Amino acid sequence: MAKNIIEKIWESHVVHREEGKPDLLYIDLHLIHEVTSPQAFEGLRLAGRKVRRPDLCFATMDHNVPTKDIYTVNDPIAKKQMSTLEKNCAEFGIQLAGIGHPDQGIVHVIGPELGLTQPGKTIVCGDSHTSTHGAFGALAFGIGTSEVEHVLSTQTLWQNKPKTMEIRVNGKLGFGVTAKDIILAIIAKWGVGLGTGYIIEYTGEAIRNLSMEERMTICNMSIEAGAKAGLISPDEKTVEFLRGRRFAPKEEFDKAAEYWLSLASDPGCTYDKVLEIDASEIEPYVTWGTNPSMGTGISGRVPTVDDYESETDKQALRKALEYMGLEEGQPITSIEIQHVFIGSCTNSRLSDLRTAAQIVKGRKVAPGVRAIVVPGSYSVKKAAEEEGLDKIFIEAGFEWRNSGCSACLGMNEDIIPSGERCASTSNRNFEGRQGAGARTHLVSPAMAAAAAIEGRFVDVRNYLKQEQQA
Ligand SMILES: CC(C)[C@H](C(=O)O)[C@@H](O)C(=O)O
Ligand code: SF4
Repeated sequence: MAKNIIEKIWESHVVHREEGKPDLLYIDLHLIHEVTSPQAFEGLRLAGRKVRRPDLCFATMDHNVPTKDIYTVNDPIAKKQMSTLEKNCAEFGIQLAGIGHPDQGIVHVIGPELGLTQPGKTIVCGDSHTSTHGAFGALAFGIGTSEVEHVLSTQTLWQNKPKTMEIRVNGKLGFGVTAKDIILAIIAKWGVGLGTGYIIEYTGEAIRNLSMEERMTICNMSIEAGAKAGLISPDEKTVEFLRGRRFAPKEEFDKAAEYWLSLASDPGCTYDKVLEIDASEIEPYVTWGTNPSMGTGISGRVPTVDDYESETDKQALRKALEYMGLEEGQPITSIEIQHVFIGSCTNSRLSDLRTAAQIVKGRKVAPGVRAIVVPGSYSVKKAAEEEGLDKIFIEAGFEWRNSGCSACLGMNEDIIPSGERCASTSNRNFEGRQGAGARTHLVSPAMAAAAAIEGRFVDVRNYLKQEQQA
């Protein structure tokens, strides 16, 4: 019988199944960071347990890292979480890419980079954006701290089997439109609850045409669509991305590649639900509200209460606009920003930085705008510097930082001040996400770069056109 990739991976990982109980799944890779692991290790210690498979764990530091001066951690909680992770990894024999380590970076950036992330694996991490790894055809999802403890001690996890959903992105993306715009458009179209209870497989011509880095951007935000996980069937691009990576199979590579490709959803397979969207209709997106579905194309406007039927929706709009300091019906291009953040596990990989650099090259950040670029990993930073991208950003007036989560969330020194507005390439825009009272607009790296230059949102396609004519 034709099967989809979600069923194939799930079924091959069930180690125990019993009527009326969740399945017990085997976990192939456990990624760890400093925020959600301390209590899990403490639980093990109290119970006198060991880590069952330290060789299947990999830890890094990302959320708390001060990206300006990585060795000066002023916040006592951050300091404690980081030193605790060091101590735990040493005690339990887990590889750690800590501060200053060449493998350090945002956990969802380094997994694929090191080749730890591979098709067919079950991957967990105490972090909701673990869905990012699904870009490789892995079943990857976030877990809570008590589950982190369970996986540490048993290398298994109890899970109810979610339903399966296909989101087919048909046709070709228009000029200057990116993966970030696809996922923002999907969430705007069907809402933040669209994936609740499901694992999503993204399919279709537009998805096939994306690079692996762009596919990660899509899968990353599956959680913002409410899904348990999101993935993309492996193809030749997946195989080529992994070839030669440190933790990818070596002599056995071709055999592994053959297996990986066999995991792709079979022609004629079915899903519990199918949604379709036409890529050619998608514009560069900007969110105007306080959840990722509150967004529109750059040529659009902030909605008015009359655009909504229900009183609840009207009320949600009023509340969002009050927090965001926006007027009903305001054109998106009239929104002025004071901050630009290019970074996060959604958009901080080398191709994201290249795209942004192409736009800022030879231009200057608008007066009154503070713009920062935070590479997703030490190795992205190094690669970008080898290409001279750092110089392009610095000359334009951007700050060039070390890798970490940075301004994606208010957990380190990169906080957006209350009432100020940030064009951000990250994935969450709820109240207070980038700092108390901060106003976040989610955009692609290209749109963020153009906003930095103009001090307001503009259609980046006009920039790119000028670029091509020049
Ligand atoms: C700190 C961590 C638990 C959290 C998550 O799970 O997503 C963070 O990464 C985030 O993006 O909000
Ligand atoms: S970059 Fe942001 S979304 Fe990603 S793991 Fe860090 S805090 Fe979470």
